Amino acid sequence: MRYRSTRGDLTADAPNFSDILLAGLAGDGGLYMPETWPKISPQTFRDWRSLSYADLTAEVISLFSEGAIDRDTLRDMARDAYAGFDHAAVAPLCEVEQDLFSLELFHGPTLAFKDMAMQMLGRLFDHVLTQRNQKVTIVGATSGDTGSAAIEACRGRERLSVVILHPKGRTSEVQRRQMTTVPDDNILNIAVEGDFDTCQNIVKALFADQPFRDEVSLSAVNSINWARIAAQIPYYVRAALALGAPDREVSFSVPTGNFGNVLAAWAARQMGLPIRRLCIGSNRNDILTRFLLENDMSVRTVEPSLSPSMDIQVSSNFERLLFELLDRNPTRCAAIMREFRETGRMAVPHDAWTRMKDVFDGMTLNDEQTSEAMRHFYDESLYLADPHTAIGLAVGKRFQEPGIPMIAAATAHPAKFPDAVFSATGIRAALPPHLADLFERPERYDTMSSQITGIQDAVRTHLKSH
Ligand SMILES: Cc1ncc(COP(=O)(O)O)c(C=O)c1O
Ligand SMILES: N[C@@H](CCOP(=O)(O)O)C(=O)O
Repeated sequence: MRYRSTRGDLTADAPNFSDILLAGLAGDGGLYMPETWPKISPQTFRDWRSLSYADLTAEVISLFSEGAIDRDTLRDMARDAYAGFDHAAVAPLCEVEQDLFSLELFHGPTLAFKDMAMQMLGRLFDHVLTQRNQKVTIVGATSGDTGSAAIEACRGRERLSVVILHPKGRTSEVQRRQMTTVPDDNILNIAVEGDFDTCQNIVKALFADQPFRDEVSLSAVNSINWARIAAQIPYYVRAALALGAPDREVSFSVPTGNFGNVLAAWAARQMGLPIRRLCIGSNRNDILTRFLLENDMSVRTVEPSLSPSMDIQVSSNFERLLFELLDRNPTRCAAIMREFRETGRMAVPHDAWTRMKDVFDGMTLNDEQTSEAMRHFYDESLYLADPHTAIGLAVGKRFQEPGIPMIAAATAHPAKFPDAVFSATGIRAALPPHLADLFERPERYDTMSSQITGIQDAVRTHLKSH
């Protein structure tokens, strides 16, 4: 399998899976995409029903890593990666209301769906870097969950230096402490004066600075890295198979911010999984639902909400879908993205917008509606949902169709957002034993402005320090 950028033609030296894992972002600023979509036959899907979650993950990723990492290696990694999850099914399904399912993706070490991919990514990095005898520096942006999942997956790994940028004061306290209390020397946390988009812009600016990129061997763990998306596809496959696919259609509802999670579901659909609808849930930072309803992709100021991990305006992975909707025309994709960067408004051609609406639905919940959703699912079904998950469930319920299972991605454990959950339901979710003393652990982080040169110096100093 070879990869290409959303902004450039397929080149003769097209990179493979290991290359794009380390590169993160394409040199032209575009995002890597597989050259073609692997297709999975209905019979293969049926055969996969009996596999464990880890073995299914190896099957799915091997379709993208062909020619770079073999299936047996992936199987060993996946078995190791998911052995530490606190549920035997890894990503269990829970029927909250009739035909409305919660796909629980928060049973990993940091209690959010990011662990599902990140636990694989840490091992993939180690494997490829050891093979190539290299080291890389990962700079990641987080609105709260990617950061701790990346830190947990990469801590103590000799070949990885990790710098995580989070928006100062805009994560929950549990989220911040999950990042800043990790003592390993290869980890640096920076609280940036700004919002998540500011942090994400810094990461993209660092990638655009080729000399700096080369100097520190820059890599990425955000969902701009295709390997993240690849490792998020298996849970959609697994959930759909459990509810009757490929012999029955299912729909998914996904609380959405950077558009990586729902893009993984869409990729599964491209590969042959019978997904009927993909429903996007937004909080008040609703650029994606505004786009779906009115073809209005215009950036507004990021507003804090009860679901801080989705406080995002620029959804990086939308570029991957746009590229497909433009029939993989990189010139048009690059031009639209350039205009978006310059004007804050994306002019998506009408036919591309219509094609997106053939598959996607979208709905926004403000904070009051999010609290109401948490209360509803607790009162009616005794299901304690965090604010992000509650948005997914509420949106799934809104778009349910008779006879079609609706599966909502439960993206975080309620204990990550204890105050929001308590004020909606009166229940205070407890942290699991391995995090029980989180509030007593010492924190360590720097606070910085968004000035690029300052961040670059901090990265250099961090590299020298370990
Ligand atoms: C708990 C939670 N829910 C939903 C999202 C949104 O997911 P995505 O950015 O992949 O759209 C995030 C952040 O990514 C998150 O951390
Ligand atoms: N919600 C995310 C934002 C980054 O998303 P990613 O999937 O691109 O890493 C977070 O919690 O950090």
